[in-house]
Amino acid sequence: MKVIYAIFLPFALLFSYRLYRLAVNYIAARRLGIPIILLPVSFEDAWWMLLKPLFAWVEHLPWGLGRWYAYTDIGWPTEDGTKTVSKIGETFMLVSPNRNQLVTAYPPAVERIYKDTKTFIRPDPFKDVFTFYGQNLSSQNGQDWQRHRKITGPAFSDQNMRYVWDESTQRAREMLNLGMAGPQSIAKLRSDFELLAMHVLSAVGFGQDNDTLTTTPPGHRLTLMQALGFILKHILTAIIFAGIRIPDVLLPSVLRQLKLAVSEFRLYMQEAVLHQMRQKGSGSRTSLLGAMVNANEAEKQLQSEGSASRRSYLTDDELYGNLFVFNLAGFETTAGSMTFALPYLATHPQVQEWVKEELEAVLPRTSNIDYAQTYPKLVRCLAVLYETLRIAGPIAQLVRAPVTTTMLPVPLDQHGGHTRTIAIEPNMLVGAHFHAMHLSPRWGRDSLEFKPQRFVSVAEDGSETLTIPPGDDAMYAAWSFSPIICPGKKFSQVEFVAVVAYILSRYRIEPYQEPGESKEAASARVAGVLDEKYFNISTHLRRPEAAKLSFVKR
Ligand code: HEM
Repeated sequence: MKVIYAIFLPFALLFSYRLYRLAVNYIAARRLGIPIILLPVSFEDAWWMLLKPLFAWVEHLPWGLGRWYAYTDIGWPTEDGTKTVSKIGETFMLVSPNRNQLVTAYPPAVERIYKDTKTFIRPDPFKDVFTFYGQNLSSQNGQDWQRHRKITGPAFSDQNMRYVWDESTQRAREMLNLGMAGPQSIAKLRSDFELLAMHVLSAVGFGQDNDTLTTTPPGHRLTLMQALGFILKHILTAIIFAGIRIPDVLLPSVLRQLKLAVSEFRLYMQEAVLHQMRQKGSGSRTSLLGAMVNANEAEKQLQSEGSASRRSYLTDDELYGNLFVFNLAGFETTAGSMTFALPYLATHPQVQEWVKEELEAVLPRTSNIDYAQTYPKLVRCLAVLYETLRIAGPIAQLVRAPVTTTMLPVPLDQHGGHTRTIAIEPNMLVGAHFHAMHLSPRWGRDSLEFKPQRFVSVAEDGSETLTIPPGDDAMYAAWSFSPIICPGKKFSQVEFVAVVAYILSRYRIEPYQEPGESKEAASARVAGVLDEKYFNISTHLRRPEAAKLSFVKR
């Protein structure tokens, strides 16, 4: 009997405590008078991430009893789309035994949360998600964040965008030369675009003309793409087990592989830093890696001098922390946007024709396409990126918490016509539902359609500019906004436009028709695959191998 008590008592106590916390949080949420979704566990429970797959059956319980399950994953907004918001309104509260989280797709509230970075900071433990190599730009608040930002800023100057353009065009040419003869599955396109984006990033950001991303150099056991790819695929496991020291023989094979990938990627970063130090002084432009290595050397100099003035420096850990985060943020997002854009274009031939008109008017007949002359005129190509990110953006949640009790506007009714304010306490999490905000009827009746034309306004003289349509106070935040706006915004735009312009000027993209399949059925199949998105570090398709695209030479 005693043994049974000893086993079950801790569980009973834990269960009672969680029930008590749920009740306390529920009462606090009720006072705000906004819709509530009750969750027995939340994505703040690290142990739940491991157990969650075992409970998938919960979703199929009758009377909506298992509805909570969908909200327990950090990436739930990606799959949710407009479902929750259209049912219960633009602002609601996720109530769990951990912290309450206010979720909002209401533009004035979203603006307040992300513009006021002094009040709404990146909270623990979310800010440390990508710190297993060290603190970095994405894990800091306040002055430390400013320091990291100032150091990395010069690498994103307009002057460097010419290199992004040239490198992207060259890599697109290589990708096409390698063969678009047969139909390409969307899964294959994703891996091709990942490689392309990594090449562009390592050339422009890290100053390396790196043709060895997919070969294993001496002293390594994995290629760079294998190491980074494995870490990204298993990032949640990597985060949970980052600090645990267990001998290799006792680890399950996936953790052993992960450990290898993490140490291999560290080695690649160390080699890149060494390479950069040897190259120092050669070349006129500031690469991202160059800027970071200089700041790291400044730190060492200051330490050796015992100086107290430390305004522009990066420690060793911060150098590697930033290198990892830029590697991660710089290729996954852009590769994803290109992978989504192509099937959307394939299923919307009239959009392709519209883009082709622009390409015929702007691109010269020669293969030498100059950045400064060409890029600003490719407004329709850029609009394709804006629309792709509106419908299939890579970000699921950017969680924040106020440092003090703060008022936030919420809509009074479903339609957001009238506003009141509610008080958000410091222990509460807040975050935008970017997917619902970008697909909201505020964008018009066609908000769920792929229609890049919505981002182009035409002046009386026929000239076109990229404009965020005013809609019914619609808000666009694919790269977030100032001050924590994505530093790679222009980088990703130039890369996307260069690649898409290169492909569309040479090929027409069509849904591949399986034998006996009609054009309409093939298009519907691609559209069906596009509808099934999920989140793992960025937005992915559940069945990318189930649809193929044909590249028809123009
Ligand atoms: C389509 C492509 C991209 C999208 C949609 C995107 C989106 C975003 C968003 C929404 C944030 C804000 C995150 C936050 O508030 O915590 C962000 C931050 C960031 N992005 Fe991007 N990004 C893209 C491409 C890039 C590229 C190409 C790079 C680098 C070359 C990059 C590097 C970063 C970094 C380092 C941060 C953290 C910034 C900070 O905390 O100050 N991103 N990105």
